[in-house]
Amino acid sequence: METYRPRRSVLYIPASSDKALAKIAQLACDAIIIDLEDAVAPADKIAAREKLAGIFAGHSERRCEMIVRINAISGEWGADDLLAAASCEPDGILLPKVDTPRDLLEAGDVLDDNFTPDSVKLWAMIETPKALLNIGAIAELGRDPASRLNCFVAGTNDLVKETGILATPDRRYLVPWLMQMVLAARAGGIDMLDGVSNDFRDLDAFAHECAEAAAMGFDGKSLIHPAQIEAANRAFVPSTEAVAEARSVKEAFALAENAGKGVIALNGRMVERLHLAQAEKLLAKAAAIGS
Ligand SMILES: CC(C)(COP(=O)(O)OP(=O)(O)OC[C@H]1O[C@@H](n2cnc3c(N)ncnc32)[C@H](O)[C@@H]1OP(=O)(O)O)[C@@H](O)C(=O)NCCC(=O)NCCSC(=O)C[C@H](O)C(=O)O
Ligand SMILES: [Mg+2]
Repeated sequence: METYRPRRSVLYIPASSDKALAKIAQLACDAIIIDLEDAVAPADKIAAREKLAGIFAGHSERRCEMIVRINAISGEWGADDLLAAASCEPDGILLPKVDTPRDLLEAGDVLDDNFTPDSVKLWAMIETPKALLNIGAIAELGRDPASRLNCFVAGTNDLVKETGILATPDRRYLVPWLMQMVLAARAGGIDMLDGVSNDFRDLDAFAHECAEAAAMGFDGKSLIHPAQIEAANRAFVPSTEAVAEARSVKEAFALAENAGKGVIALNGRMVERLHLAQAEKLLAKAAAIGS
């Protein structure tokens, strides 16, 4: 079974920003996304791609998961980005503007054809109307290890742009689609990361958005600024109350009198073995994050 790797805080770092790249070793985020796409101006795309090898050589002892977001494979730079990223053997390659399962399968074929180790996973941005209409079929790939699909990342800026909905502070018009993403990710057995919050100076609003995203079932949040890391790490960790509750469920089912029982009463509540499985998963997550 794959060891659980927390993805509470996943920070985008523009490959064109040497200042930002210089911070990689000192950041407390669970993962970083070296961005070749929207954070990098067209004039800088090729130079940014050519920096990848040096970036990864400089972080041979990876403090956290290192992901590369390439440009859309259908565009001018994507195909060469994919080969350059694969040669660095990152923990994952994030595909933007994914519309259908075919987009992921074709990228996976290129990685296989170039003998890229299985350890290099594929992540998918969910940020187009077509991706949302096809999200069930895309998520299904997560059940097939050969697809390498390992994580979804919400792209709320592109979704707002492509759909014309009003972006409000409470994200009320995005929430239905965000919940659909969580549902699909669960069906596919993969992680689901919330989109970014552009207002990187308002950390109160950001902490509230993280709390909402955690309540919605997201595994973590994609970030644009180091100041957002601490609030994300705090929000996407099981609360002390939840850990205590999970421990009491586990202890109750461990009692000899409950051995073999499918359902028990605990503190006035019905508790079934599905709740035990839920509790064990939460305790494993809390332990992994604690360590
Ligand atoms: C938004 C920014 C341009 C703001 O940068 P800046 O004005 O430099 O902010 P600060 O002065 O507060 O920066 C303080 C120091 O922190 C460093 N910094 C800033 N951002 C990062 C970062 N992401 N990673 C590492 N370090 C960072 C600055 O260099 C300063 O360092 P120093 O001067 O030495 O103290 C900037 O935050 C930024 O570029 N953020 C990333 C933007 C990005 O990657 N965008 C693409 C992903 S978002 C997206 O596309 C989502 C999705 O596709 C969708 O559709 O929604
Ligand atoms: Mg986007």
